[in-house]
Amino acid sequence: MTVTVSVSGVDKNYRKVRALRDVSFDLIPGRLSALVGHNGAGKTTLIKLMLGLIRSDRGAIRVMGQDPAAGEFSARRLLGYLPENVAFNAALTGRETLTFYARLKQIKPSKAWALLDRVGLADAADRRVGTYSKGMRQRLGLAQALLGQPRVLLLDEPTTGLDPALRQTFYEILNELRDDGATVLISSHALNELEDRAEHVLIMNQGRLVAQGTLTELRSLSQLPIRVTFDLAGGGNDEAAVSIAGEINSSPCRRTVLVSDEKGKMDLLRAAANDPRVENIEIAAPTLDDLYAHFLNTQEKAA
Ligand SMILES: Nc1ncnc2c1ncn2[C@@H]1O[C@H](COP(=O)(O)OP(=O)(O)OP(=O)(O)O)[C@@H](O)[C@H]1O
Repeated sequence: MTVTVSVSGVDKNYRKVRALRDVSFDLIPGRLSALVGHNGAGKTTLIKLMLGLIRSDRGAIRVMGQDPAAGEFSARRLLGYLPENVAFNAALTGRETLTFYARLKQIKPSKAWALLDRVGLADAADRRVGTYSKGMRQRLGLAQALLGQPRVLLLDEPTTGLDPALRQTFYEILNELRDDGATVLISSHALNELEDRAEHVLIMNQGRLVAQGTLTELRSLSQLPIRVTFDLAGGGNDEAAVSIAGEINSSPCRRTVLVSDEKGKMDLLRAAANDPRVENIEIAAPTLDDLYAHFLNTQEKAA
């Protein structure tokens, strides 16, 4: 498996603040990873390290095989970055802004302009950025991050303040890049938004990486139960349909059962499939919110 970004045993202190402690993970191409954590968990510090803007105190970071803090970091051209707070010169137009960033990246400006269309800013390209809405500025920020077809895209809180439609467009663009083999890392607090979108989740707390994996892996690691609810026909009776240990909430027509794993869930569903009284089944696996709370609690109890 190719690794595009590797973070290994990294510590970072800002004087007395221990911003990162022994953080290790890999990012791979064609995958959208989410970096989640409370304020101050260390997410931005990690992104700054990957960009080579700051140096770690311990451990190693490699981006496309190179050390981003080294003077000769030619892989920087393959990196795209959207900062948490995008600040552009209000007096420039969208096109002029992108031209400025294209020159910094040594890209022919006319090649960059197609990006304005890609992020839906073609009609506003020649308006001053000062007249842009927050969503339009974010789009321009994304266009800037996409300059030069980056192979690694680092996005810090990219969808904060975007309306649902814009957010959808934003993720569509990211998915295209991901499908094209880019490595995408999104730092965010918006867990519900990332739930169906991130293939890989990194959970940070107080400078430590407390868990990482796919949602399925995190569910399995957490051992949080899966909630299965049955709607039963005709009032039900004491000879409960699918009566299984772990039932937590019963009414004549509705029964909820907690199962500890996928196997338990499948056993239950097979039993239910043969029970004529079962009219409907709802399955609720632990959400990313549940998992996040679980891993944070577990770490804080252990500390
Ligand atoms: N330049 C700095 N000087 C001193 N402390 C800093 C500096 N930058 C970050 N910190 C501290 O390091 C810790 C991690 O900060 P960081 O910005 O990486 O967190 P974050 O997870 O990105 O937070 P947020 O979600 O609020 O953006 C925090 O305690 C923060 O106060």
